[in-house]
Amino acid sequence: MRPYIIANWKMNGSFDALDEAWGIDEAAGEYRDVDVAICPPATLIAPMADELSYAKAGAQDCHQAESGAHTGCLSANMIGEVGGTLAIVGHSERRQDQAETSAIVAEKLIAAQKTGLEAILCIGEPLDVRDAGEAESYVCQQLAESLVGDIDPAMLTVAYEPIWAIGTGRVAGESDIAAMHAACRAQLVERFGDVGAGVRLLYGGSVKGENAPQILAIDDVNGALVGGASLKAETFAPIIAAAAQ
Ligand SMILES: O=C[C@H](O)COP(=O)(O)O
Repeated sequence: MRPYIIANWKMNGSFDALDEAWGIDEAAGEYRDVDVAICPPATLIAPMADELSYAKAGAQDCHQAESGAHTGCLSANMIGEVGGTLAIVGHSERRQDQAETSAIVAEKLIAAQKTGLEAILCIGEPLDVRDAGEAESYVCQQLAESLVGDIDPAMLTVAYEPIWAIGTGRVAGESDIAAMHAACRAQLVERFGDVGAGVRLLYGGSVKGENAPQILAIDDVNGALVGGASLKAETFAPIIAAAAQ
C-alpha cells in the first residue's frame, strides 16, 4: 500500500507560509512512492492547488450541504472548484469545538465523496475513555457511526488520532496503536469486504521526524496525519522520508 502523509495546518499559516508548502512539495517530489497532501486554512487552498506539483491540496473540513444559509462554511464543491482534492472530516477539534457528531461527520463524508473529493475520516478517543479501558469500543463505534450510507472505500482514508496525543508531545504506545489499527482494519473489512483491506489507516498525534520511523513501521499504519510538525518543510520532510523507507 502506498504510504500517505497528510499535513493539517489547522488555523496556522498566512501567505508567507506558502514558502513552506513549496518546500514540502520538493520533498514530495523527492519521495514519489509516498502520497503527500497539505490541508491549509481555506484561504491557501487555491494558491497551493495552482502551484503544487507533487503534493495535493485539500481542506480541513467541508459542510454536508451543497449550498445554503450556513455562514462561514464551505461546501465540498467549493473546495473542488479551487483545486482541492481532499477534505478531512470529523477531526476531534471540530467534533469538540463545533459539536460535530458522528452522524454529521457521516453526512460530510458522503458530501465530500459525492463531489469527487477524497475523504479523510478522523476518529479517536479522549483520555478518560482510554483510562477506563474503553478506547477500542469507543473508536469502533465512532467508525461505524461515521461510515453510514453509500461510501466509496476507494476514496476513503481513516486517521486514528487519540485526542490526548494531539499537540501534547505524548504518543500512544506502539502496541496500543497496533491493537487499535487492527481493530479498525477488521471493521473496515467487515464493512466493505476485501476492498476494506486497501483503505489506508493513518496515525495522528505528535508525529515528528524523530518518532515517525517507529510509528510508520507498525502493522496497519499506512501513513500519518500531522499537525505541529507539518507547519515547516524542515520538520515535515523527515516524516515523508521515513514513510519512503
Ligand atoms: O490533524 C493532526 C493532528 O491533530 C495531530 O496534531 P499534532 O501532530 O500537532 O499532534
